[in-house]
Amino acid sequence: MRSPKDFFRPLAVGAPTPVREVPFRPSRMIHFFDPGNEKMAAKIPAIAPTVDVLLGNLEDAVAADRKEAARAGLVAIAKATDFGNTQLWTRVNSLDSPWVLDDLITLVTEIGDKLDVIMVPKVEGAEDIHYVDRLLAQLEAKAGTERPILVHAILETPTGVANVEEIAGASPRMQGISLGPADLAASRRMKTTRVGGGHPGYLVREDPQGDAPRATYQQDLWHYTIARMVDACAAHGILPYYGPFGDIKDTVACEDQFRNAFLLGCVGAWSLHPVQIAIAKKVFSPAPADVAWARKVIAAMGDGTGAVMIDGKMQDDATYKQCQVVARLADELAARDPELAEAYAAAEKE
Ligand SMILES: CC(=O)SCCNC(=O)CCNC(=O)[C@H](O)C(C)(C)COP(=O)(O)OP(=O)(O)OC[C@H]1O[C@@H](n2cnc3c(N)ncnc32)[C@H](O)[C@@H]1OP(=O)(O)O
Ligand SMILES: CC(=O)C(=O)O
Ligand SMILES: [Mg+2]
Repeated sequence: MRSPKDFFRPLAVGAPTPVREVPFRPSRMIHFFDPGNEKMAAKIPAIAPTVDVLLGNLEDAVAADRKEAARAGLVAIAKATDFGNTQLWTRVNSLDSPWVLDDLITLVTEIGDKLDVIMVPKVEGAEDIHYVDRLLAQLEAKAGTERPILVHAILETPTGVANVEEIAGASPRMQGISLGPADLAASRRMKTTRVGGGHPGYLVREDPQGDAPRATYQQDLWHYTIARMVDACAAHGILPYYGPFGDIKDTVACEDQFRNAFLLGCVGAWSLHPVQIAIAKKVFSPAPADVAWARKVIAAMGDGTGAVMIDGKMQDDATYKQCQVVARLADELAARDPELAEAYAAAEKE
């Protein structure tokens, strides 16, 4: 293991200096598109201003015989499009695939100055991040990129979940981690056939009370993994994300799954279809009434210490800190989103 003193040194001569803190940029939705699909690609200039992150996907969902077309499509779109303050990410193929080396070489060389984050699938341990870290430094040095491209890991194998803390802290490039429920389910041998979300068979049943019907309550299959991921990310100062929700037509369940993740600490989710963009935007932006309440507590708490009563509820140092989390997030999102800024200002006046 490298000395902690060397942790923030570039891994190649001439590579940009690693960041000391992950920049918080709104990323409520990471919008996936297949850059080799002409119909989807044509929509990207119009979608760009409506999302926080656009992600050109090269891995699963891109057929094996379309991998090169997807890679070339992403290069062409990145070169031709002004993304404004929308981030551009990519998901490269997995590290054991025949495509990933060309993905990384081509993308960093051709559009390294436009790419904010590279998502790496099926990460199993710190060694996977170390491999990508060094390779990116070499490619960045060669391409002359001025800022380091950050790395995002997908948690989609049992080994990855077991090693999530070391993955989160493996490199200063680590920007965040997403749950990958579909591959994780397969590799854990779960008996589901879905992409994220619940399952009606995973439930608890009320105890019997005479002959009365016994209510059942569906449980969240993903709670354990998301909670572990959130803790690992928070401990290492990086950002956790719920991943994809595959039942595109079930917008209600999608909203519920996203909201559970938001409440547990995630900052965003993936949108696989345009219909999921608004859902993620709504869910991962704190509600105006909650922001108004948070600001009221902060104002009443002065220097943030001691205890006060507001509307019948005890507030102290710890609720002050929770309110700061909500208020800061609201400020960061409002700076990007004028409509949200107006909604927050209006709620405060009520
Ligand atoms: C487990 C994982 O790894 S999840 C991540 C990998 N999966 C993905 O990235 C999937 C991305 N999404 C998709 O491929 C598509 O949305 C699908 C296949 C799910 C559905 O596609 P369609 O059947 O075309 O959906 P639908 O007919 O509702 O699309 C409406 C329009 O939106 C377009 N569209 C669909 N998804 C997207 C998207 N993600 N981005 C931009 N445009 C899109 C379609 O091309 C279509 O365009 P048209 O009106 O010009 O015909
Ligand atoms: C997100 C992803 O890749 C998966 O669920 O497998
Ligand atoms: Mg996967």
